[in-house]
Amino acid sequence: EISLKYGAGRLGKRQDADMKRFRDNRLGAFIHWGLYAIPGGEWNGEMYGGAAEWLKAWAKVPADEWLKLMEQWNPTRFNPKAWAKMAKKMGVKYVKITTKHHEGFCLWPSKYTQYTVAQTPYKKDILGEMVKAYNDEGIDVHFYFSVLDWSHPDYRYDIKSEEDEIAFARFLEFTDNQLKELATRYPTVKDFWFDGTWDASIKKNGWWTAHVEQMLKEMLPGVTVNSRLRADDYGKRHFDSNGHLMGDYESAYERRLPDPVKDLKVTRWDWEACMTVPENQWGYHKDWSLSYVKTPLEVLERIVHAVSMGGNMVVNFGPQPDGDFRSEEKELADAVGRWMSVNGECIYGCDYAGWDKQAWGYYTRKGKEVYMVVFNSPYSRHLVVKTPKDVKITKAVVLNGKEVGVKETARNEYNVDMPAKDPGAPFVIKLQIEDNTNAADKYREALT
Ligand SMILES: C[C@@H]1N[C@@H](C(=O)NCc2ccccc2)[C@H](O)[C@@H]1O
Repeated sequence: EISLKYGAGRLGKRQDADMKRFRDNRLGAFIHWGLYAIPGGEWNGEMYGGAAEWLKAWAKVPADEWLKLMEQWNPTRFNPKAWAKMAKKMGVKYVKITTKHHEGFCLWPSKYTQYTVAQTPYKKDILGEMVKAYNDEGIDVHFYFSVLDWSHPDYRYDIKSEEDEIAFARFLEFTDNQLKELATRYPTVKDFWFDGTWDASIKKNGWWTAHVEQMLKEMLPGVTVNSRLRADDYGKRHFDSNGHLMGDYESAYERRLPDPVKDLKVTRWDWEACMTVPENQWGYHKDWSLSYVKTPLEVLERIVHAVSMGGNMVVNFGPQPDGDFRSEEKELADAVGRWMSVNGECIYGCDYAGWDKQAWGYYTRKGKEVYMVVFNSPYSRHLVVKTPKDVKITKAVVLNGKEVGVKETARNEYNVDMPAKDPGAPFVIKLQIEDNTNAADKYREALT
């Protein structure tokens, strides 16, 4: 290993109570809300198919013109209590809120910039209202924070001169001040999820990313920080030059997931995926017909897929400029919530089971209980299960339902019966297992 000053601050998974809570929460929601919600993907009468929160870039809008949108920021239908109830009903245990996206507009009244809610017709501290409402419902709040800030004259994409050095140093101090402001004003925040850290300017300042992680952890003991913040001495991101994960969990799975057979390496560390409902829209876009919109079942499968590999999943919502949600998002929250209310025990507090994935779906595990989450029912009406050596299945029960038959068919192989009446929707079978490490071996390997 090479010696690093700004590499991983710790080896292996964090096992303290705050990290266990982060991990056991498993299901979160993203709220992407900013000035970009107002144009919703349309500029000067032209509709842009790219991500709505990047419209400023797609339509090549100068920062001062873009920030004039602040004059229209007045979400009259914003009801933080209703938002929190919707999240509670969906069964999310935490919500990640965009405090400031790349556009530089702050949802809190920051005293380090004039581009904040305080300078809009709405005036009030919208971030504070959200934090209180979610916390009052027992939902943890995580802060999304974009280091990249298109509104700030001192931001630099790269450092190519003394002038760049001096300007970017001012920018990093500005960013430190905003982060300290957030940690001071909202001390119940549990996590900082950094974005907009891919530019060369940040990679050349790995020291600063290590300083930010340390600063936040000193101010808020137990707080978690994502790997996307971090660059090491050599500009390596997420994993340092010795291959060790930086931050507390990997945050590279954005709109994609690790393969349940080929990418089992991710089970060695904590990770959190995030996903959009359309193909690539985080902020509100007027026209969702421009790309495929995932059904609630497709969203649910991604949630289970992540948990089955020891990860968290954050499902994105892009609130309308008026402060209400579009119907597709309300319906999604409702559908996921209905499923979670019956089957959530296979998600919350669960982890990778360590069993070979089968065609019918995914395993999750909590202690000695293994859950089969069935998305594809087989024509054979038998769910094939292969257990690791020395593990036997002793019982199988449909969650909130009846016991189903289990037949041993070969060494460490079983047929678990489908429930009598196919539930017609993804369902969960809870297995009781026995770890018989020194069982008499009654099977003989074939001589070949
Ligand atoms: C969580 C998402 N991250 C932002 C994003 O698009 N990142 C990927 C990206 C990185 C570099 C150029 C374009 C897009 C999106 O705007 C969301 O905030």
